[in-house]
Amino acid sequence: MIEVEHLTKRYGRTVAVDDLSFSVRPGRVTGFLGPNGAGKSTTMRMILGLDRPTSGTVRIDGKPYRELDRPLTRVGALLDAKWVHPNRSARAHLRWMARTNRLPNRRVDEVLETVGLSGVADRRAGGFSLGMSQRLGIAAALLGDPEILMFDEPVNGLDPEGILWIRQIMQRLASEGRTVLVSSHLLSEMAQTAEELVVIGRGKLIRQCGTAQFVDEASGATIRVRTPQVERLRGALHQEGIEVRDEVVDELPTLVVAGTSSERVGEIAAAQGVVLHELSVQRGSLEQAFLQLTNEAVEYHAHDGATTGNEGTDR
Ligand SMILES: Nc1ncnc2c1ncn2[C@@H]1O[C@H](COP(=O)(O)OP(=O)(O)OP(=O)(O)O)[C@@H](O)[C@H]1O
Repeated sequence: MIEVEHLTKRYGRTVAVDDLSFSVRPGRVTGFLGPNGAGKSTTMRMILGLDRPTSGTVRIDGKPYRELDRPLTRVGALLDAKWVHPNRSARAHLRWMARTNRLPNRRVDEVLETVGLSGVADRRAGGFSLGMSQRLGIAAALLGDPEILMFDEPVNGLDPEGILWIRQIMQRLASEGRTVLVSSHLLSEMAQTAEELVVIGRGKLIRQCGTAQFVDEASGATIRVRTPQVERLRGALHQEGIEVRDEVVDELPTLVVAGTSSERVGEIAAAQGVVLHELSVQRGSLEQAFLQLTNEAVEYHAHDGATTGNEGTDR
């Protein structure tokens, strides 16, 4: 469990993280989502004790990172895949990490196997592709077999195969009961990877909730219902105060319901004995929804001298 409370980080006049509070629970992948420059990396560095907060606290299983005994066995992180010494082999790099952290050498071969690098373990890490470097970074994060894992933009620049691999290993680690926090600036990516989202913009928390809920709310998802008993269902939904609109889809009369869940519509229909031919959730565009919510943050950065010029766009 990671608990971030009222965390603030200022760099001169720039407020990188602004009174941010959220928690990350075990057993699921939590996406840490925000446009470029929103403060994700700075927050992750503060969680790991690499940056000192201006104010606020971070606790990992109840303690600040600095107070953890043998921290590599509690928290593993991939912040920058390219920090490995280029002339060292993958195996030598991991052995050095294991030695300095009093971890058994056998873990090196285990994690190399986990990330699929056993066959290239003795090659220079400097010659690795980005995908291989990311795998090596993940191996390093797993070395101490930690309960908590953090990955900063791990899929950036990877090909589809690399992206799929990262997504699958994250979900596997979470299904083993670990706490997994992964940052991204792409909602479409997070929607496929994370069960829960912590969304930030301009260093501030915008929302922490389930991914599907965030997408539904942000994109104003509606529910499409087809039934041979249109009037009966319409009446029942009206009685519950639910908004209904008529549409014709594929030449069939259809009810479009907003502001409730498909479960609720299904339950109301069942209670009235109404036969349903279709009950489907219609979602809007993910990136559009995300940009809408973080719009203020994006606009702010677009007018700010510290901009990177690519806020809100895919890199
Ligand atoms: N060492 C630093 N000195 C000054 N400003 C900084 C420093 N580190 C970060 N910032 C600023 O803090 C803000 C948040 O940056 P941060 O890197 O945490 O964002 P991010 O969400 O991780 O974005 P990205 O995905 O682009 O890395 C930005 O405006 C950035 O310019």
